[in-house]
Amino acid sequence: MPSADWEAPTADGPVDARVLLPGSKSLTNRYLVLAALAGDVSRLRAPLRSRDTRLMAAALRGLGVGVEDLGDGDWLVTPGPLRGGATVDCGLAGNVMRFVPPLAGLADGVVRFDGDPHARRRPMAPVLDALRTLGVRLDEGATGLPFTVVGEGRVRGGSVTIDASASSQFVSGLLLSGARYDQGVTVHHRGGAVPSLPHIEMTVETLRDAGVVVDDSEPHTWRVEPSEVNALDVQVEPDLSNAAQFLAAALVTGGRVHVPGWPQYTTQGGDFVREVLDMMGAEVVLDRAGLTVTGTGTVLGVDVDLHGSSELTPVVAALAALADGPSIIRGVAHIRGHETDRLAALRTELGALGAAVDETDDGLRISPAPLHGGVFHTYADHRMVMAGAVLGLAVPGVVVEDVGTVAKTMPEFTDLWDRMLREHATAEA
Ligand SMILES: O=C(O)C1=C[C@@H](OP(=O)(O)O)[C@@H](O)[C@H](O)C1
Ligand SMILES: C=C(OP(=O)(O)O)C(=O)O
Repeated sequence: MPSADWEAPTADGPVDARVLLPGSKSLTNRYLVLAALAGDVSRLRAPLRSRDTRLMAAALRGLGVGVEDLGDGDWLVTPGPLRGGATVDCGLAGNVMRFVPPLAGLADGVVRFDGDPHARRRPMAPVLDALRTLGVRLDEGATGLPFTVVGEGRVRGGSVTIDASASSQFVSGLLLSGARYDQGVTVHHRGGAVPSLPHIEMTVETLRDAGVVVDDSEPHTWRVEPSEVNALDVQVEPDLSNAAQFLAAALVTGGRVHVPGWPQYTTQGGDFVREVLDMMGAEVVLDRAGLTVTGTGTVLGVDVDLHGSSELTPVVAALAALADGPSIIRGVAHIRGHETDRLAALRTELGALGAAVDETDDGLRISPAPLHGGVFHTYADHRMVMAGAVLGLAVPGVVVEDVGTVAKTMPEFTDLWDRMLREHATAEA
């Protein structure tokens, strides 16, 4: 059921705020899966608590893994024999639908998967075909949600070739569980370019953190050796993709936003936002204290390839609609299969507010025009809410429909947004 509409607040001056960001969805969910496969108890420090990570925790609990909220911000994960007889609700979480089925193959019984209506439309077939090749029993003919994995307590594993051009998560999911397959796993990619490559690097790095041997020395091939998985004690980095809308506010209002704890080194694709904002006219400074973005109030048009960090597209598109010249966003054809068809959604919704937007083969061409208020539809997509909020800073009367959908990765979004704008008001008072 859709949640309430939200009138996006207009900024009445330059923002000047310090924004504490919740943890990374992608890191939290990888750590959860690895902790479920580990030989001992793991501790995740400051994990993200949002719909996508709660769904992952619930999926693991259903399979017999203990995920305990310690109340001090941390989660304790206690692995156990993976059991069947479970039903996994994937919601709309790409991580859950692509990372848990390879794990379910190791359970001793039937595991059913389903999700939100939009999730049933997200690409899934390469994962299911790969699992069949690696020796996992699945219901015949299934190409997407809903489907059933018949776990046999072990998976043969071995070598598989997939087309991962629709999502890097196809590769990540197989690699994450591969160490516990009898023969490990080797994934070869054949097809168009793999998107979101930093996310595969993140998978490889988290596996290595857990003591697993991964060979990624050949292009388009990843080899995970069969081995134990070590327990983890890890601090989850802030979610850099979810920083984008707050940093964008500095650019739009000619203000300043500081994010403490921005990592100096990271595999998060969202780190690319520093480069994008720099191209769009911001001053961007990363030091030990964190990241500070300062804007002039003028947003420059940009020609940018977001293939590696496509999660940034909705917010960058919103910025482009407020820019002083035309922009092109390239390399993101695959986001037609994200939470919604993001290219169509952005074309429609930015267009409805007055921007001139064309969909290209692999992205968007956006020419600014005077914008006006109106309902900004969100299509069950958290990042459409974030894009609507950015537009609302400069355009009075933007009403973001179904704002609650933002809980997929940031349940506290509107509170943080209001606080960012109030901090400016407090500073002025
Ligand atoms: O592995 C991950 O955690 C993710 C990989 C990316 O998926 P795609 O490769 O489908 O873009 C990214 O967009 C998604 O938000 C999270
Ligand atoms: C594409 C995204 O999510 P998912 O993990 O569901 O693919 C996203 O968060 O922008």
